[in-house]
Amino acid sequence: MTETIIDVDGLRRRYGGTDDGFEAVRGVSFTVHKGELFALLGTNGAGKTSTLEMIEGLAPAGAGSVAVLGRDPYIDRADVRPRIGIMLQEGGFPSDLTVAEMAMMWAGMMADHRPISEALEVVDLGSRTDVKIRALSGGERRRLDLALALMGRPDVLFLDEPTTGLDPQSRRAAWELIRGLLDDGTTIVLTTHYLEEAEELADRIAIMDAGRIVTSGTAAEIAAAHPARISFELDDALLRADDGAVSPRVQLPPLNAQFHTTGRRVTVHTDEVQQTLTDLLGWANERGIALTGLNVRSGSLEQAFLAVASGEHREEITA
Ligand SMILES: Nc1ncnc2c1ncn2[C@@H]1O[C@H](COP(=O)(O)OP(=O)(O)OP(=O)(O)O)[C@@H](O)[C@H]1O
Repeated sequence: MTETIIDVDGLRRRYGGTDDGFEAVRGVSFTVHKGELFALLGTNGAGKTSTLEMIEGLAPAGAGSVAVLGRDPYIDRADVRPRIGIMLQEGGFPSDLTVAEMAMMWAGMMADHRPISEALEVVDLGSRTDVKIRALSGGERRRLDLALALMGRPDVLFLDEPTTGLDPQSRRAAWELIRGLLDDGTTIVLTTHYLEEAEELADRIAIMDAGRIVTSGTAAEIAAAHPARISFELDDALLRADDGAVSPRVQLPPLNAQFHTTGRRVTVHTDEVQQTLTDLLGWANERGIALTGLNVRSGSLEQAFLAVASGEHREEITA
């Protein structure tokens, strides 16, 4: 069994008073194992940062428990802090300092740290040491944030939207860097708004909404829980317009699936993609019907995310 590095159980956090306040985190539980990358996804305001801050020891847990490396990150801060690295959404460093000055100042606060040149090399800033922070590009600033988070050779790294604002090439370079850290055994918790980033990097993913984890698992598990989508267009002769709304003139096969029509395009959602496709093609072939623009998409992380974001599950919770 792999070592558990982070254990979060029934975590809650409220801003403001009991009566007039707002509960941003409402009972979040998950574990992260050694060397794993765990991605926390969610809509804006879902509670990701509020959750991360409790795990990072920056805020106390309102209720529930959190253990990082077997300790309470808030109460045992002095023990836990040197072993974790935090890359915040906004580093907010003094813009008059050079890259090297900033790195030296940061390292000066640590009992043990990497050589400064090594930390800057890892993020490919070795040639930018004398440049003032204000003159760095957005991507370079994010890399400096990462170099500082890595300075103490952390066992656990928290990356809060590490590639926001980066161009696709810089984003991929950051992914390579993160993969290298995972190969070295670092355990990583990542928040991101880029689903592709989570798919590329995460061993496991949790999707949050309104303070709760709504779904979790590997990207493939989360996607598989969503129906596949088959879509095609019907010829005008097979469509009728009633009061401006277009619907098929033909009886579509009883595929044990849900149909939706938007204009000429018919979309079928199904959990049994192979059987549904076989039925549909058989039906079309028998009648000589052309299924124009036939498209099959299996369930995706994006669909799962959009389903969470739509808030359907909130009714189930309150019901
Ligand atoms: N200091 C605060 N006081 C009051 N409410 C807050 C405070 N910080 C956050 N919130 C609220 O708590 C909720 C969760 O915020 P949080 O920043 O944790 O979400 P998030 O998932 O990280 O969002 P984003 O993706 O936009 O960064 C939001 O409704 C936010 O407005």
